[in-house]
Amino acid sequence: MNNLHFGAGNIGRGFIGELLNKTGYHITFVDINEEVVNALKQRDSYTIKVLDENIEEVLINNFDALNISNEKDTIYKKINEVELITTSIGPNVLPIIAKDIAQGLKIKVAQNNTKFLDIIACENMIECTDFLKNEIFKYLNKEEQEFINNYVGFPNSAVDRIVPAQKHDNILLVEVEKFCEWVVEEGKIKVEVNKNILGVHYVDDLSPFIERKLFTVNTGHAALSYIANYLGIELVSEGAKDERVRREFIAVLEETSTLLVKKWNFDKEDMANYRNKTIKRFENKRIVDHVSRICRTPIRKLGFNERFIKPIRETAELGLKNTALLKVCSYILTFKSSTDEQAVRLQKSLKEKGVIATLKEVTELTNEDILNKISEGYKELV
Ligand SMILES: NC(=O)C1=CN([C@@H]2O[C@H](COP(=O)(O)OP(=O)(O)OC[C@H]3O[C@@H](n4cnc5c(N)ncnc54)[C@H](O)[C@@H]3O)[C@@H](O)[C@H]2O)C=CC1
Ligand SMILES: O=P(O)(O)OC[C@H]1O[C@](O)(CO)[C@@H](O)[C@@H]1O
Repeated sequence: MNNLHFGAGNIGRGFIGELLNKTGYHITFVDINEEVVNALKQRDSYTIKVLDENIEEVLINNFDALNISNEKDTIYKKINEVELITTSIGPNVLPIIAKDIAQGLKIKVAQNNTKFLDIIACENMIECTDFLKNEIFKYLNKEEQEFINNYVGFPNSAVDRIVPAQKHDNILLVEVEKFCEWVVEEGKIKVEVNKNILGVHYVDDLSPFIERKLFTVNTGHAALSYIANYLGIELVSEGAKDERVRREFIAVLEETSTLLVKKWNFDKEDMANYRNKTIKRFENKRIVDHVSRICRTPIRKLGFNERFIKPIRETAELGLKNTALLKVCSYILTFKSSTDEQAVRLQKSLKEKGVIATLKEVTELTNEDILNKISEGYKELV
């Protein structure tokens, strides 16, 4: 069993790598970071440190690595050999690697290589594999698309494990929380062995799971972080314990929980347990996570189908409460970071175009009432 994984970062090495290794896949990591690629090429193993009450070390082996900058031909060859391609590279990078994956698939078509393959994107994004497929298909003609549709599966997935940004002398070491959840759409899988990855939860319909995850873990984590950032709190675990932050971000989670229960019929008590378990994960002091990491790419996070605007739209449609969600959007507009290109762009736009025009552009919202409430909330904060 062979896997080609794009993105040898925190989730790649610290989560997907662990489950695929445990199942027996040989992993070829593809990355742009020369230091990481060279370390993966040189070493036989790396360590994942699971930071729970008892610290556990997991040794990962059976891998190699390729540099996307100068080993493209080998990557195309691998695309034609492996049973599984996965990614955890960031949604913004998917359109870039789509070109390389398409190049490899073109060779598959030209060689009439009918070996089945599955491609699974593991990013924080609804229908991220569909998005990647769409980007790949931009480079393929009609005949190539038809061939690929017959021999390549494109299941969507949801991934959940908190892995903070980290730097160690041992460049491959990755520290993770114990909790992890990888949910995959079973019906779209073409290769039988990919239906038996240890630790994966296979489902017929991913939508309830990805929304429960995105609108609880990601909405909650980001809400906590934008509020804490505004109050000058640097660490997620500190924000999670701060009464002011807690009051507001838990109110956000109560709003999304009500929506999820109504929309997907989750049991109310199960939903409350999932929410409380998630809050406990944010409180884990062993995970040293800076709110600035969670606040990253604020324009993406204010997207139409993202963790705040989608639940805001849907609560509004259903007549459910969304006051706390709207307030978090006001907090997002206060996020400043000179090293985050989107944060810089957002602040520039607020200054030059004003709040409503900026909000319309980044959220694609047209509902004046919602736009005004976010804008009023923002004006109270600055
Ligand atoms: N870290 C976390 O707690 C979680 C992250 N995610 C999602 O997983 C994805 C990856 O996140 P992380 O692993 O945290 O990020 P990361 O920054 O640790 O890893 C991304 C990797 O992609 C590589 N990369 C960037 N551009 C590239 C390119 N053009 N070609 C090849 N490699 C390239 C980087 O060098 C890096 O090694 C994101 O979509 C994130 O939203 C999902 C759940 C949890
Ligand atoms: O790139 P994004 O979407 O901010 O991803 C990071 C988020 O995902 C998570 O891993 C949650 O699954 C958190 O660490 C964080 O909230």
